[in-house]
Amino acid sequence: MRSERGLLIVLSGPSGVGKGTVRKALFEQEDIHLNYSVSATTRKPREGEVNGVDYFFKTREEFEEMIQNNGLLEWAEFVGNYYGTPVEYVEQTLQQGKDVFLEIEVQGALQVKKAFPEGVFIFLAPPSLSELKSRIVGRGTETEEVIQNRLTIAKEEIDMMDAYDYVVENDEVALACERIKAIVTSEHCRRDRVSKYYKQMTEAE
Ligand SMILES: Nc1ncnc2c1ncn2[C@@H]1O[C@H](COP(=O)(O)OP(=O)(O)OP(=O)(O)O)[C@@H](O)[C@H]1O
Ligand SMILES: Nc1nc2c(ncn2[C@@H]2O[C@H](COP(=O)(O)O)[C@@H](O)[C@H]2O)c(=O)[nH]1
Repeated sequence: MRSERGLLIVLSGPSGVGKGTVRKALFEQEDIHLNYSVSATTRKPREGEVNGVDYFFKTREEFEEMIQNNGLLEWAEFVGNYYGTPVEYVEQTLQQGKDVFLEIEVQGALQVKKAFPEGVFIFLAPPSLSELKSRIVGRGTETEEVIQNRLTIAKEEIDMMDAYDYVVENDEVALACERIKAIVTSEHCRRDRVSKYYKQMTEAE
């Protein structure tokens, strides 16, 4: 028996740890069905990024309007740009009993935890800080200054690891995917058991 609302799964962790890479690998697997919540941002698109697929690219004015209209479940300013989760997609999809997957930074994840304590919060951790640096440098998308800023924030974010339900190391993409799949499967089982038990109790009244 499945609980009626879908699961909200939040993958978070420092810039460059591999959240996007792991998420893409996870979404290619056939035995797990998650719905990705596309974020809004004021960051300029990187080469190859598509509006509406990777992000909804917005001006600062447009983004601030979304904030004013309560259109965002959470939002944060990260290294000079706004990032936020459009609330409508998340609510509608969960309501349809489907799982929603957010890939967001730590300030935003903590806001979601307040609004949705029943969500599943996963911190993706790097094998080491030097590996994190070599990944973000190796990606080749950021200037030296932005890399330094992101690495400074990364240390603060790693200190927040304790606030999450799970910590998954991203040593190898395939292994990190398997770990996340195991978490999602076990969370479904746990919730189904609780929901079944609750129904039995209330029907017996
Ligand atoms: N397990 C891994 N081993 C080695 N390299 C990896 C691994 N996972 C990701 N990478 C590489 O690290 C770089 C950063 O990955 P990615 O862009 O997915 O990180 P991210 O956490 O989504 O970053 P951001 O938060 O800045 O968007 C990429 O070049 C990617 O190919
Ligand atoms: N709080 C939020 N953070 C988000 C959201 N979408 C993405 N992000 C995170 O921002 C940083 C930088 O992203 P980049 O694409 O510029 O490298 C990274 O940690 C993303 O996960 C969001 O909606 N809210």
